[in-house]
Amino acid sequence: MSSNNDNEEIPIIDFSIECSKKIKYACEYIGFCYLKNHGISNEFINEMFSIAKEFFIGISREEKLKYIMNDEYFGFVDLKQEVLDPPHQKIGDYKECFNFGKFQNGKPISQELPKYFEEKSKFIESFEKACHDLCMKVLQSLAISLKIEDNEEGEGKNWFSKRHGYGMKSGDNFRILHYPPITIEEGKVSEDINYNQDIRAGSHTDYGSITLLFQKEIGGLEIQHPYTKKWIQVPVVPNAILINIGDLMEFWTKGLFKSTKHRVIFNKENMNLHRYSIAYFCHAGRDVGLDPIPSEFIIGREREGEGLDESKESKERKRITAGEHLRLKQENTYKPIIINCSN
Ligand SMILES: O=C(O)CCC(=O)C(=O)O
Ligand SMILES: [Fe+2]
Repeated sequence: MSSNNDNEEIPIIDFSIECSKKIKYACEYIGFCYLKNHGISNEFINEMFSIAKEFFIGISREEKLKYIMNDEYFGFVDLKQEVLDPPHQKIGDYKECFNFGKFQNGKPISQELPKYFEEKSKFIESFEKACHDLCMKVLQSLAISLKIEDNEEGEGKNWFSKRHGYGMKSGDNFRILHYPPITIEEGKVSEDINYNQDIRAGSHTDYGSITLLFQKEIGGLEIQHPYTKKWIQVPVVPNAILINIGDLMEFWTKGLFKSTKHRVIFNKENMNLHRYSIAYFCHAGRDVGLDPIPSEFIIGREREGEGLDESKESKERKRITAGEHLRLKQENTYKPIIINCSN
């Protein structure tokens, strides 16, 4: 039977058995892997997808715009916003999304919830917690694979998880996404789309430590292979969660782990279809530093990777914290949106 993963470059890893070496290899080689037997049930995930669909389809744009992204970068992001696709090319992202940020006692800390979500907020909070718990397990597995040394506080395998406490002030973000269809009539795209320039999601790396990505049925995600630089497809693998490395992990490992560029494209098979996805971005506490981790694999290693060269900018970056890195990336990506919002 087909594995549903035709390129086979992104490994599918069984998380119910010891797999830290396999995850480490995937993080070094490609920065992405699929986890199966991850402990989050299908029913739970499907329920979250249903809530997302109902929100995007059932609620008017006018209502959604009342909750537009605030200056903490949480809230609703409308279709076709201009974002800066590094190196600073303006593109129109053909997606809408809602950023919940972090929850506490059934409410997001940083922004108001649309009415539609109010009665569902306990469920959404429990989904977010399940994502955070899974991230902690993955981070432990990564710490074990990197043989992070025990210090006086006995950190060792908890080195990462201690820096990602749920209660910490951080950039943790839970996001639901909707990519509406575009249709082609008489050889022309019917929507207001510049086919050569617009994309479903422009290429980017994730800003946090690790990301969980839930895809369902409709593909379109692509990653840029860190070594060959070729764009390769990331098919939907049923019952598996996609995990990817973000910038913070690349900093801590001096580029051993790859914060791989990815994007979501229109293609013939998916452009007529609605695509939904769910992402959980796990970030370290805002004050956590980005110095290399105490690991035999990292100490003495030359820095490598995009943005990790010895240029002036990256020398400065080496000294910054998780919070400062996040702010820098958000400002560069979303400046045009914030400017639009204040008009
Ligand atoms: O929707 C997807 O599959 C990817 C979304 C993504 O990469 C992001 O929101 O950072
Ligand atoms: Fe992403």
